[in-house]
Amino acid sequence: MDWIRFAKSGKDLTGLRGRLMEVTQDELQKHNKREDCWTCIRGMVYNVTPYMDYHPGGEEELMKAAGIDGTDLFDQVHRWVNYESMLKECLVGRMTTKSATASKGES
Ligand code: HEM
Repeated sequence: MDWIRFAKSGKDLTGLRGRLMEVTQDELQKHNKREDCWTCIRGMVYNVTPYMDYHPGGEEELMKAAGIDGTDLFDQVHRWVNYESMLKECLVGRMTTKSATASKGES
C-alpha cells in the first residue's frame, strides 16, 4: 500500500485519537527512537513513526530529525515537499511558545 492510502485508512497514527497537544522541547526530545519518532517542521510536531517505512529518502535520513526541529534538514533536501498534506494524519500538535522555565510548575 502506498503512504497516502495508508494514511487515509482511518488508523490513529498519532495515538492521540485526533486530539492536538502543545508540545514542549522536553517532550519532543523524548520521541527520538525508530519506534517512537517525532519531529518538528515550522513549529508543527509530527509523529513520523508510521511514515518511516514509506520515506523515499529512507529511515536513516528521517531519523536525523528524530526528537528535534527538523526544519533545516528538511529544507536542505526538499523544501518543495508538501509535508503538511502528507503528514496530516501524523500531526501531534504545535510547539509550545512557553519557555521551559515558564512552564515549570504548571500542570
Ligand atoms: C518529516 C517529514 C519528511 C517528509 C514528509 C519527507 C518526504 C520525502 C519525499 C516525498 C521524498 C521524495 C522527494 C522526491 O523524490 O522529490 C523524500 C526524499 C528524501 N528525503 Fe525526505 N521527508 C521528510 C524528512 C526528511 C528529513 C528530515 C531528511 C534529512 C535529514 C530527509 C531526507 C531525504 C532524502 C535524502 C531524500 C532522497 C532524495 C533523493 O534521493 O532524491 N527527509 N522525502
